[in-house]
Amino acid sequence: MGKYVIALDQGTTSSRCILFNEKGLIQSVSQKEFTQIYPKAGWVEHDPMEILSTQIEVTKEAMEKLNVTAEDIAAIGITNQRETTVVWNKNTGKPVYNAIVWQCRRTSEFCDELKAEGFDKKIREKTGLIVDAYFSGTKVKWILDNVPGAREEAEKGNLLFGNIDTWLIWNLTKGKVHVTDYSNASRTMLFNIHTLEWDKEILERLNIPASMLPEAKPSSFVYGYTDPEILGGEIPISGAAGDQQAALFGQACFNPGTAKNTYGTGCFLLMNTGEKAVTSKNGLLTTIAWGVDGKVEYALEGSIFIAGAAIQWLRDELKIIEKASDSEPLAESVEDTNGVYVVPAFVGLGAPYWDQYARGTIVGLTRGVKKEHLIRATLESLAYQTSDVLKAMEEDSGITLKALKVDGGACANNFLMQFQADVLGVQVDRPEVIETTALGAAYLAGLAVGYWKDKEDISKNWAISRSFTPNMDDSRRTELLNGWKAAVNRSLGWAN
Ligand SMILES: Nc1ncnc2c1ncn2[C@@H]1O[C@H](COP(=O)(O)OP(=O)(O)O)[C@@H](O)[C@H]1O
Ligand SMILES: O=P(O)(O)OC[C@H](O)CO
Repeated sequence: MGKYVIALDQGTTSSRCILFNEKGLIQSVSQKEFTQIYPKAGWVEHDPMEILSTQIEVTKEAMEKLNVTAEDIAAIGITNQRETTVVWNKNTGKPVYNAIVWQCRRTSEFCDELKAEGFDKKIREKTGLIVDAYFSGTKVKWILDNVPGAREEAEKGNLLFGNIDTWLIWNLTKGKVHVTDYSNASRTMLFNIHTLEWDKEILERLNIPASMLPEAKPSSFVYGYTDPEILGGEIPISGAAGDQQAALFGQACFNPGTAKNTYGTGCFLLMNTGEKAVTSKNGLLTTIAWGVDGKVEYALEGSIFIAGAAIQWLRDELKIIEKASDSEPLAESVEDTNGVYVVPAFVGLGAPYWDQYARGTIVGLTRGVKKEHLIRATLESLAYQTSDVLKAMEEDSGITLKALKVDGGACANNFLMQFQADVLGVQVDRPEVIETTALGAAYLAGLAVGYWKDKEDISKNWAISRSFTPNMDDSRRTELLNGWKAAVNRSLGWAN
């Protein structure tokens, strides 16, 4: 058995490869950002070929850094930005259109039609999802309806659909394997999360041929082997999960009631609900956490569309910080936001509001407001959004969290983590390895080939690096949260 497990972490803004050892510690890492394409306001695309090339490049680089070859690798696990949709021709291997990214709003109006018909109730029941342009189903339909010749080719059985996991596995096996795992399938809005089958009625309504769909499999499973020309040998690809579910696994949230929040491009709070698919009354999604050990487990999810991306906006669009980490000292250089709230509803609002037409809003500006206040208000918005979804989750599950496990790029920000603990009134625990998305994918892959024995073996690897304890009085918390609610109200429905 090889000494390391590779995780391919294909995120919204970068492709990353990490090699882990059996203690779950990072041995080598390589990462590359890739192009974000914004063809129109509210539209977001990626080039699937660039996703593939950057992902292979970083994998080779991470292996070279540690001076290892394919024989040293026990398994590969894949984790990915979810919902992002690729449609390609199975004969040429070429995508028929750019990947339509999860954040893209182009199918909002069609989603409104589904809601007007009342079809959203059926979708909610079968898929656990709230009808929204976020999910893959309406994106596939858009490609078939708008790319010349696509529908004809799809009907002839020549086109395949996949999320990024499927696209990577298909390419790494040189077109031999067309699969997805249950957690990714549960994000398409085409998959029945109770029967674990693609849903005929939804496919019919969205006019999507079943022949395009990948086979859905457990998340810890040998799907196939890498073609030797790619990484120099046949390595089992034996784990796959959507990045948020992978992070839940990597945080060892194996028991019902355990939860984590990932601060990446977006922010995603997931709570394990075990073998029970809990339906939310408060705007959360019911989603498959993973299929492992011959059973499927579920999670409740609060999906926040813009989190770290708001910090990128400060950096790339407003140009008021040079790098993301500068936001921390700048936010701390002022005492508060001077009354300013930033609601980063750049692509509408997800949980618990689900408003496709909300847009980014800054309120409370006065002449004394400096860039430091804006930066602080932007960071605070990540914590407020998390507070909104945590409240919804506690109501739905009847569980009050004692501590929230955190991970993802922006959880490195100590100001943000302390403010998060303050505004929640709940302890925030940051683990030693914050790359839990990649770690979860590695664990899933390693379990399938016997590199790790079982979940207990994995749980032993989890350790806290730092805890943040709440330090804000209740009246201040209430005052701040009331201001946030008022700011959110101003942002709702704007694009309408
Ligand atoms: N110190 C920091 N403070 C605030 N935000 C940060 C910090 N470091 C990284 N980020 C944000 O975190 C995100 C990157 O996190 P990552 O988990 O790699 O995201 P993804 O997997 O979505 O690409 C970026 O959006 C970046 O702006
Ligand atoms: O790229 P991330 O880590 O923000 O994750 C994106 C999510 O998977 C979207 O559902």
